[in-house]
Amino acid sequence: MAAFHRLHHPHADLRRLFHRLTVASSLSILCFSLAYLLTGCCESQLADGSEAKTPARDSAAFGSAWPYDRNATGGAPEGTSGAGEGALGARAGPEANGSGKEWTATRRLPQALIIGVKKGGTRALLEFLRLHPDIRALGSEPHFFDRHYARGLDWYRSMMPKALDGQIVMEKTPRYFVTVETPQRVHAMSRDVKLIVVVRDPVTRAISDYTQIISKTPDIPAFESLAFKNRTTGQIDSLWSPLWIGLYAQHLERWLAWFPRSQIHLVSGERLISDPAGELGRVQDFLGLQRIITDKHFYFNKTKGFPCLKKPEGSSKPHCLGKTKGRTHASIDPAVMRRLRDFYRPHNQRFYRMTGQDFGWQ
Ligand SMILES: Nc1ncnc2c1ncn2[C@@H]1O[C@H](COP(=O)(O)OS(=O)(=O)O)[C@@H](OP(=O)(O)O)[C@H]1O
Repeated sequence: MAAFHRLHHPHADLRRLFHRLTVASSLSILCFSLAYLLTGCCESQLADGSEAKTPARDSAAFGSAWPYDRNATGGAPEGTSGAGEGALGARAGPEANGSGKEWTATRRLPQALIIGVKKGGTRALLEFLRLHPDIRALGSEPHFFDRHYARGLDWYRSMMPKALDGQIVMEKTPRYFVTVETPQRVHAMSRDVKLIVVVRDPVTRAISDYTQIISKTPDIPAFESLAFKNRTTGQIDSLWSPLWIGLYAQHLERWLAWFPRSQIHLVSGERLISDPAGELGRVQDFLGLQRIITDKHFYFNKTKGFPCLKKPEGSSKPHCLGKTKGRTHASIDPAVMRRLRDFYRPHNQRFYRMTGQDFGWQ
């Protein structure tokens, strides 16, 4: 009778089936949401964990931390160019930017790069730019496009500081400018990336470079014997790295094969010292940012002989770049200087024509 009853009440069966289906789907939605939440938690815990594990050697490299470090990765590494390996493993450090919106920030590939030149003033530019609330910059030099390209873009992205929508992510590696394969690689990452090059009189730049080399390896030969192939004939060794880097036109040509001139901004290393606010104003324009960094952020430190950052509100002292920036240069025979100026003159003229800018180097 009961079976008969079930057989003859198909609606009751359907209702039961529907009820079971509803319970089952609610349960699977619940399980799915739980799994999703748990995965999310683990991911953020992992990210936080690796942030916290910034290697001690990186912290040490960040010897002279700057004020305004809201945007920093723990401070500026000094003299990482060339060596550069100090950048490895360096993470973005504190994410706090005072906005209280860190949880919405993400790691993104850079939209702007300071690609050179070594000893041009790249550290000063990066540290000054970090004052801008719309810039998030990696403090160390990642050397991705020249040394660590095989690690892939995910690795590169993971090195970047977290940024909010609308903030510009950037890094500086001065060696990019002179590495042959870099323009193509940067283009493969983004054809819209904005490129900044700080250029400085190539003779002064070469001596600055040599001064750094000799500070690390005091036994190297004198500048003069490395700069010339033949001192008697005055034949310059343009393949010697400190001189070769200064052949700006030659290096820029490679970048112009991949990027339009409008996407490359040149900063005068000399004006970055004599008028930092003016140079910074032009860089902010180029990046499409409001001019927030102005002359009120700088003062000229007579002892150091360079512009430094003023005391930020509520912070301790004014800050200058570290000891490796603004060093006393090795003294070079004036006749050698003249010969070097003659050597660079045509290259500089070509560079001025290519860029439409006269940097006034003698
Ligand atoms: N504000 C300020 N303070 C100190 N130094 C300044 C500043 N602005 C520009 N410079 C010049 O920057 C030169 C070092 O350039 P880089 O930072 O590009 O060097 S590196 O490639 O990262 O090693 C460094 O070169 P040297 O003077 O030869 O040490 C400085 O001349």
